[in-house]
Amino acid sequence: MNFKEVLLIVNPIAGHTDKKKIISTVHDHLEQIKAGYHLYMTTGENDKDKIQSEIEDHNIDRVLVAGGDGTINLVAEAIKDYDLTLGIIPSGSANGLAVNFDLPEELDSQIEVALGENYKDIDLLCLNDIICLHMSDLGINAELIRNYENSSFRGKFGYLIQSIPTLIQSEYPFDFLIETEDFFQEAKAVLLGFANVKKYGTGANVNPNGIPDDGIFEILIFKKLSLGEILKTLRNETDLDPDFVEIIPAKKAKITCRKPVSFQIDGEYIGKKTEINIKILPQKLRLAIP
Ligand SMILES: Nc1ncnc2c1ncn2[C@@H]1O[C@H](COP(=O)(O)OP(=O)(O)OP(=O)(O)O)[C@@H](O)[C@H]1O
Repeated sequence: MNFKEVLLIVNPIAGHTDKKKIISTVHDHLEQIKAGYHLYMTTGENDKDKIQSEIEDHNIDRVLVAGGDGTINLVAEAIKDYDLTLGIIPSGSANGLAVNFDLPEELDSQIEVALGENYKDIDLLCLNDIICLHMSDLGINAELIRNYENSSFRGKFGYLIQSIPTLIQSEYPFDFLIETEDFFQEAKAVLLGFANVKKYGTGANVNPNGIPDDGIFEILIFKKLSLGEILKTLRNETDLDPDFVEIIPAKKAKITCRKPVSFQIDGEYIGKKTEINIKILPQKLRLAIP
């Protein structure tokens, strides 16, 4: 074991579940291995600064996070410039990172992985100076997330309820100008995705060649909504129709939108944007993995 002091960061509202079991089970594991235990509960206010103070005040050398993708993103931002490994206990409504790194479903196994020795140094995307660990997009999915965040129904059911009004109200397709180091294209798209990994939190494999530590991200131009192709992504089939999605690898990109378009990063709604500047921070975050 190469750590002594562990900070467990818990988002009490993530996934709308009680976190007492997670907190007590992590405590038991740490008692067994005689590691120091520190708990930080997020408040949604100024959490980044408070997490950094906890790390410095207690000489933390391993961080665990129990929350959804939004909380994991927040913790990654707080710790990315420290030499720390991040262990994940997936506890959100959608757990995109857990899906992509095959994290176990059972709590004890999740904690063993989070406190284990195996790790991967993953790339981070940086979009208009905000980091992204797995998926970001402009267009109809971000509209769905905005409508979900403004509604009172939470969890997967909440997303399902918002899907019909989002489809009816959306003004898709959107007009984009895509510039990379060696690519310049105008595109009409329902959704323009920026992917560090293969899958969305639903398990949809939309970016079959996505590798989280290769120094490259993929721009996904979804040209139309196609139920057949969406079902293929959910069944993990990788022969996607190029008329459905065109995939462009890049290290750097600038996206310009003709009108402001809804934008999300790791499942958190950011706002409507007309320009997104994207770069990659290679192997910037150390994640504990199975
Ligand atoms: N104590 C708190 N009270 C209210 N909101 C909080 C608190 N702590 C964190 N948050 C908010 O929780 C959000 C992140 O939630 P996260 O994505 O991790 O979980 P989730 O269950 O997937 O969320 P959602 O139900 O919104 O999809 C952030 O917007 C953050 O500001």
